[in-house]
Amino acid sequence: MSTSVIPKSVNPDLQKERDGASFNSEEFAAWWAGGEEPLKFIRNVREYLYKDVDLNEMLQIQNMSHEDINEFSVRTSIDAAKKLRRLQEERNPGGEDYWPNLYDSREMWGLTPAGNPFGVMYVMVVKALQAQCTPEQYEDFGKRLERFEICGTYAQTELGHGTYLRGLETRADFDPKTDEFILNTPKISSYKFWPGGLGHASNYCLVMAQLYINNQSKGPHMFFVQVRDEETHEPMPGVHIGDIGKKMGFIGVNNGFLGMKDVRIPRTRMLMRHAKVNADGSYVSSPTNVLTYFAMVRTRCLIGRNSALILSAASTIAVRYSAVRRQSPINPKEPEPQIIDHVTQQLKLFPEIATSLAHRLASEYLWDMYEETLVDIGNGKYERLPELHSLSCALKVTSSMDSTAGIERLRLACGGHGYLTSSNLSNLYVFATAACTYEGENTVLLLQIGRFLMKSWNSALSGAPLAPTVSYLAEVQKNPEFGTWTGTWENMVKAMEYAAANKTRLAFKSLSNRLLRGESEGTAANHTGIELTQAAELHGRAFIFSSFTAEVTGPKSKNRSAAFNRVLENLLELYLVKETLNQLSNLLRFINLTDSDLTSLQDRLETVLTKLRPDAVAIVDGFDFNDQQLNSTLGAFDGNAYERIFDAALRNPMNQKSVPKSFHEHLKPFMKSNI
Ligand SMILES: CCC/C=C/C(=O)SCCNC(=O)CCNC(=O)[C@H](O)C(C)(C)COP(=O)([O-])OP(=O)([O-])OC[C@H]1O[C@@H](n2cnc3c(N)ncnc32)[C@H](O)[C@@H]1OP(=O)([O-])[O-]
Ligand SMILES: Cc1cc2nc3c(=O)[nH]c(=O)nc-3n(C[C@H](O)[C@H](O)[C@H](O)COP(=O)(O)OP(=O)(O)OC[C@H]3O[C@@H](n4cnc5c(N)ncnc54)[C@H](O)[C@@H]3O)c2cc1C
Repeated sequence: MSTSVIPKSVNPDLQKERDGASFNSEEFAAWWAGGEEPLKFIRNVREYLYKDVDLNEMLQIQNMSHEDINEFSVRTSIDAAKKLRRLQEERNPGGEDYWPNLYDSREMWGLTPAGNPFGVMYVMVVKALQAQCTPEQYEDFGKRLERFEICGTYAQTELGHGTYLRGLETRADFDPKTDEFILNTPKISSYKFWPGGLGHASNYCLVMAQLYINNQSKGPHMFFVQVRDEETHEPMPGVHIGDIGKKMGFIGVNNGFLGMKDVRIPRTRMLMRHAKVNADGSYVSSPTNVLTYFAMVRTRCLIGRNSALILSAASTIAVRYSAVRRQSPINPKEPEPQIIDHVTQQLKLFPEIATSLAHRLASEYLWDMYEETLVDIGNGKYERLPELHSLSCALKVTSSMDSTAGIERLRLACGGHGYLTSSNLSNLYVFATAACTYEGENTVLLLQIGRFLMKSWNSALSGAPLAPTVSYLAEVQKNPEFGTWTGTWENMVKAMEYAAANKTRLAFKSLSNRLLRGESEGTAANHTGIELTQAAELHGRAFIFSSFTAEVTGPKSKNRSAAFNRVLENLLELYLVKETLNQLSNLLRFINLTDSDLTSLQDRLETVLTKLRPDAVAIVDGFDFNDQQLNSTLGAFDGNAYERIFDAALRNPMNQKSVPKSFHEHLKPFMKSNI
C-alpha cells in the first residue's frame, strides 16, 4: 500500500517556468534572506536540521489524536533544540548563542508542523526576563531558563480577561513577615488560560498579576512562579494546571490553564528592574508603567515578519500548483492551459506575493525602530515608546489580517485539492488567523493606534513636533489640498497618507463634537470607534506603501541587478495598484480621481499581471522554502502534485484495511434488517 508513486524528476511545466524566468531566483533568495552570507548560513542550518527528517512522518500528524500530537511536538521540539545546540557547538564553540533565535523561526516549521510548545519561552519569556529582571535576578533564574535547564511560558491572559489588562484578577499579595508574595486566582474567571506550553510543557511561568501591598493595588506586575517540581514534574502545592483542549490550530503547543491557591514565592521573584518592592513593603514605581507591557511590543514587532513568511509559504504552494495544473482551454480546440494562464487566477496569486514583500519590508523598518528603542530604554529614555507601540500595532494588525485573507484566496485558487489537509493551506491559515487574536486582538489594537492618531493630530494643530511616522499629518494640516493625481508611485504613497490624514481629521472632529456635547472621554471614544479603526488601518497601509516604495526605488536598488530590480518594480506596481483599488471608497472621498484615472489603474493592473506571469515560479522559489517547511502535497519543489496527493491518500490509515469495522457492525446489519 505504501510504495511511493512520486517520480524523481521535476514536472516539465514547472521546469519550463524556471528556465523561462527573466531573472535569477538565487538573487531573490539572497535578498530575501538579508544577503548571500545569511542565505548560506541558513541553508547550512537547514541541511543539518532536516537531514534525517521524514516528510511522510510529518504528513501523518493529521491522523493523530490531540494527546499524540502534543507528545510528538515535545519530542520534535526537543530533538530540534538538541540539533541546534550541537550545531552551535560544532560551528561556533564558545561563541554567542544564536540557536535560540532559530528556535521559533521558520526553520522549525517542518520539524514542528503543529507548533512548538517551547516557542513562547524563547520568543517572549527569555526576552521579558532580559528586559525586566535586575542583573542578579537574571543570574538567579533568567540564565537557567535561557539555557533550557528549566522551561516556562508567559502567563498573562485569564479566562475572564485577555484584552483589558488592568482587569486581570490574579493577585500577588506581599507578606512582609516571610518576605514572600502569595499568589491567588480567586475565581474561575481569574484562572490563567491560553499560555502556550503551560499545560504540561512548563515548570515555571512568568505570571502577570495585580500587586497588592497592605491590600492596596499597585496594578499589574510580573512574577516568576514555579508551577511544577523540577524532578517529578508534578504540580507544585496550590497549583492547578492543565491543557485547555483542542484548538483550530497550534494543536501541539499545549496551551494551558493555571489556578493558584496561596502559592508562595520569594519577594525576589517579582521582576524588579523597573518597579520594586523592598523588604519593608515600600514600593518604588516604574519610570513608566507601560514597560511592563514591553514583551508584547517585541512580539508584535515579530508578527509582521512572521505573517509575511506564512503568506509567502502559501503563495509558493499555490503558484507552483497553478503552474502544474492544466484545465479549461482558453480558446476551443486549444490544449488546456496551465491554470496560471487564466488572468483571474493571476489576480488570486500574484497580489499575495506582493503583499508578502510589502509586509516583510515594513517589518524590517519596524524591527530597526524596536532595536533603537531598546537601546533608548537602557539609557532611561522613553520618548519613542508611544510611536513604537502604535507602529507595532499597525503592522501586527494589517499583516495578520492580510495574510489570513490572502491564504484563503490562495486556497480557493487551488480548487478542490486546496481543501485537502495535505495541501497544508488549512494549517497555514489557522497559524495566520491566530495572530489576528493573540498579542492583542486586532480591533483593540486599531483603537490603540486611533488613540495615538488623535493625540498626534491634536499636537500638530498646536504646532508641536510629531513622531516621524505620523509627520505626514502635520503636512496635510499645512497643505490641505491634495493637488493633482498623477498616478506615480510617489503620488500613490502621498494619496494613501492623504486619505489616512483626512480620516484622522474626521475622526478627530467626531470625537471633539461628542466631547463638546458632554460625552465622557470613554463614551466619546467608543462612539467614534468605527472612524478611529478606519483611520488606524489606513495609517498602517500608508506606512507600508512608503516603506515598500523606499526599498524598491531607494539607494539599495544600486546593489541589485537590472533584471531583479525590474521584478521588484513589478511587484511594487502590483501592490500599490491593487491596494489603491481596494481602498477606492476611502480615496475617492478625499481625492478627485476621474473615470480615466480609474481606467488607467485597471489597465496597469492587467499589464503588471502579464509582466509578472513568466517570473512567478522563480519568485516563489526565491522565498527559499524546503519541502519539509512547506509540508504540502501541492507545493513541493518538484511539482509532482498529483503523485504526492495520491501518495498521501494511500498512506491514510483508513486505507490500510480494505473493509472497515463499521461495515460489519452498522452498515451491513442495517441494510440486511429492513428497519
Ligand atoms: C507567539 C504567540 C503567543 C501569544 C502570546 C500572547 O498572546 S501574550 C498575551 C497578549 N495580550 C495582549 O496583547 C493584551 C492586549 N491588551 C493590551 O495590550 C492593553 O491592555 C491595552 C493596550 C489594550 C490597553 O491597556 P491599558 O488599559 O493599560 O491602556 P490604555 O488604553 O488606557 O492606555 C494607557 C496608555 O498606555 C499606552 N500603551 C498601552 N500599551 C502600550 C505598550 N505596549 N507600549 C507603550 N504604550 C502602551 C497607551 O497608548 C496609552 O497611552 P496614552 O494615550 O495614555 O499616552
Ligand atoms: C493561539 C493563541 C495563543 C495564545 N497564547 C497566549 C500566551 O502564550 N500567553 C497569554 O497570556 N495569552 C495567550 N493568548 C491569549 C490572547 O493573547 C488573547 O486571547 C488576546 O489578547 C485577546 O484577548 P481576549 O481573548 O480577552 O479577547 P476579547 O477582548 O474578549 O475579545 C472579544 C471581542 O471583544 C472586543 N473588544 C474587547 N475589548 C474591546 C474594546 N476595548 N473596544 C472594542 N472592542 C473590544 C474585541 O474586539 C473582540 O471582538 C493566546 C491566544 C491564542 C488564540
